[in-house]
Amino acid sequence: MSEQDRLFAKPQATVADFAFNEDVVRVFPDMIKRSVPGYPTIVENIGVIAAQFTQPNTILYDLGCSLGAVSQSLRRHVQSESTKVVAVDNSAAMIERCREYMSAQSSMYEQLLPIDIVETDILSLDFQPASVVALNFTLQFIAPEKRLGLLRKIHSTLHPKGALLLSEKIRFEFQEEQVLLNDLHIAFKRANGYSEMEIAQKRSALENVMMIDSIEVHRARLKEAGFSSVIPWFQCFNFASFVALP
Ligand SMILES: C[S@@+](CC[C@H](N)C(=O)[O-])C[C@H]1O[C@@H](n2cnc3c(N)ncnc32)[C@H](O)[C@@H]1O
Ligand SMILES: O=C(O)C(=O)C[C@]1(C(=O)O)C=C[C@@H](O)C=C1
Repeated sequence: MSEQDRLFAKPQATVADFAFNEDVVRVFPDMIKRSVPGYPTIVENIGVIAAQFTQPNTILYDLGCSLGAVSQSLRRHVQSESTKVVAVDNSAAMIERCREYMSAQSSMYEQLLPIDIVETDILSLDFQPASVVALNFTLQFIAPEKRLGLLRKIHSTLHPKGALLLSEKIRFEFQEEQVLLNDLHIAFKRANGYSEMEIAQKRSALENVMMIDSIEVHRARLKEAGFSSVIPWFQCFNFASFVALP
């Protein structure tokens, strides 16, 4: 079971950059559910959507898998005899706990897709032919100048009938929209029990590590990477999910 996230509850003289370390791993399921509006809906439906795009003899990638929530959804929703999930993260602490969760899932249910769990940087991953690639709140942690190259690699690995499933925190180019949706996100965090101090300290911890783009920037970059269409399927406040078709 995950502990309650109190990582930013006490005042810190200097707030260190956010890292996916052991402290975060311990509270991660609670943290992400109380921080990302719609997270359970997004994760559940990634499995539903993936099932529509899965092709025989291809891989389903969960890039930046953390504790494997998306992988679990893929394994529950996709039924195929010639497919496996490959879950990738470069945080050793995340991968260690992810392995425990996945073997617990394997022992609880029969006939789940097999899964490989790989500790590596997704920027140096040697991609195999894939029909689904999930980037669920991961691209925002990749250096902006590396994002196009990664998306190009993903595009070239994807089956013509496959899809990239991308979720991101987003910013808005229209000021009034940015202010309202950011305020609503803060209200969501408050409603989930976070204090003003927790909200402020987490914001400064994320400032140098999570660079967010607008929907227009995502669209243009996905097009440049070769994707033919970018279809939003979910948005709650400043968090959005897209299906990008090769
Ligand atoms: C917000 S979490 C993703 C949440 C997860 N996909 C889910 O739905 O529960 C971002 C993850 O991306 C991982 N990550 C960031 N940069 C990475 C990289 N270059 N290679 C692999 N994983 C990376 C982090 O370690 C972290 O676990
Ligand atoms: O924007 C915020 O305040 C967040 O907490 C977002 C966010 C994310 O989108 O990944 C950041 C870090 C944690 O992994 C959980 C949520």
